[in-house]
Formats: sequence, structure tokens, C-alpha cells
Amino acid sequence: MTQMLPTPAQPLKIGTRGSPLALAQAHETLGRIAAAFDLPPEAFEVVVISVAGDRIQDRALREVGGKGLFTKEIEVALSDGTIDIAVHSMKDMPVDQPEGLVLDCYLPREDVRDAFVSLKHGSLAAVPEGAVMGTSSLRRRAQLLVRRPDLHVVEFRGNVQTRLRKLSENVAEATFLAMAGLNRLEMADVAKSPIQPEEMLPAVAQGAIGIERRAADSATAALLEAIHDTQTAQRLAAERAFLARLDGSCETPIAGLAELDGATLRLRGEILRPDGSEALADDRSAPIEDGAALGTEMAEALLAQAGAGFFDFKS
Ligand SMILES: NCc1[nH]cc(CCC(=O)O)c1CC(=O)O
Repeated sequence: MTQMLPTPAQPLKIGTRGSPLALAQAHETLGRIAAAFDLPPEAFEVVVISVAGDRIQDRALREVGGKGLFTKEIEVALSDGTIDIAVHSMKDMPVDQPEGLVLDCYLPREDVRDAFVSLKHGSLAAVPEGAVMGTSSLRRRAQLLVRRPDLHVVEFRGNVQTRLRKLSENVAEATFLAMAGLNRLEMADVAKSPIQPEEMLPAVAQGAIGIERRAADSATAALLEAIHDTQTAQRLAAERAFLARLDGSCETPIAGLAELDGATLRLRGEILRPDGSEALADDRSAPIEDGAALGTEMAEALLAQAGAGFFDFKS
């Protein structure tokens, strides 16, 4: 069987958001496919697609609603053939894809940890009582308030560059960013300290890039198979099953991390009340192939412990 490879005349169209991080991720994907098949850069076209989540900058996203805010327009372009693949931060992806699209290709995962980022303080412990912290992540907000109920949290929307600018403008004393984003942007000079998962469990799928395609596009499926990372897929299977059983939207503070050790998968999960008044955590292991079942089982155990109303906002 001869493989259908993209050419400069018929390039592979790679759809992405326009933020610097999204573009870096699209170019990483491009580079990996090009290297795997020895293709020139002209065999690819990066297509920037504007999404609602990037256009809305003045309100908290949970007020606008839903996780698809960063994906809908891109998935429409993929379905209608405007693009051939879509490159996504898996952290932002809903657990289900629209009819006709599949998301089963993952690049090797980056650093999964969050980073404490501040121009003034070296760590969370050094932040003075009553200080203002910036984050728009419900998970990070709740995890922070569990540890430091004295701190105030302000909304910190925008891409990585915008959030760093807000720090320099003194809008907040410190913020949290994913190590993966800072590494992929090669922002080595940002004042940060990585936070271990024991301190702050990362978001489900943090640091993972997924590539979506049309289910019927077998030529593209063959391209993606060459750059797929199986271990990342095994870890995400457990984490995303955990998320799926819990909720699957970004309106609930949920953390989850799977790690592999030989043939064993260890899953840690955490759910929190949005005001940071309570956190429930679990830690279980199973054979790798049972990762998804482990995720579901852990979610059910935590939900049973939490009881009704656990995720409700009080204020
Ligand atoms: N929700 C925004 C988002 N989606 C993915 C990343 C970082 C990269 C990653 O986790 O893969 C970020 C920014 C951040 O959390 O700092």
C-alpha cells in the first residue's frame, strides 16, 4: 500500500488557536510529522482559528459556560475540511468529541506540574498573609484556598504572556502556570518554582497535546500513528475516565494524575469544594490496561464520599 503523504501542492492543514502557546504546539506537531516522513515544511500549512474562549477576555469563562469554548470553531473547521488535523491542549478538551471526529493521537507529555510564578516571592510559603493571588482556574483557586484560606484570589484570564504582564503590573503578587506551557514557550527566564503533585495535584491531562482528525480520513490516521505516544495515551485514558465520571466540564475543581511504573498505573485524584473549604483525595493503582476502569472507580468512590451539593458555590 502506498502512503498518501502531504506535498507542497496538497499540504496537511494544521488547525490551531492563535496564542503563542497554541502555535508552539502546532509547530511541534508539524516538526514531528515532518521528521517521521522526511517532509519539507512546505508540505504543511498552519491555519489559525479564532475561538470564543480567546475572544472573551472580560468575564470569567465559567459565567460564559462550557469547555467547548476553546474547541468548537476548530472542530467545525475540521469537520468541514478547512483543516486536516487540530492540535489541542488536552487539558482544555471535553471528554467526548463530536460525531465523525476522533482524538486518539498524543505527543509525548511535557512536565505535568504547576509552577508558582511571582516577581516578588520564591514560593507560596513566602507569600504574606492576606495577599492577592491571580488565577482563573477553579482547581488552582480551591487548592490554594485549602492551604491558605487567608489569601485573596482575583480572576487572571488571558494567555501566558497576558498573565505575566498582569504580575508586572502588580494586579496580583503571584500566579500559577503550567510548567508545560512555560517549557514549550521556552520561557526559561520566568521566575517560577515547580510545585510537586503532592503539594498541588495538576489538572487532568495537563502537559499533554492531542491531535484530532476526521474518523474517515485514513491517510491522516497513518501520519498520526507515526508520532503517537502510547504511554501518554495510557495515562490519559485513566485521567479522562476519572474526569468523565465526575463531570467533564471546567466548572468543577478536579485534579488527576496517572503515572506508570512498569506494568502498573498509579492514579491520584482530588475533588474540592469551589470555596476551598474541603478537599477529598484518593490514590490507587492497577494494571495499565485497567486504567480507565480505575479512573471510573475512583470517581465513584470520591462522589460517594462527597455527597450531594459538594461542587455547589456557596457565595
Ligand atoms: N487552560 C489554559 C491552558 N491550557 C493548557 C495550558 C498549559 C499547557 C498544558 O497544560 O498542556 C494552559 C495554561 C496554563 O494552565 O498555564
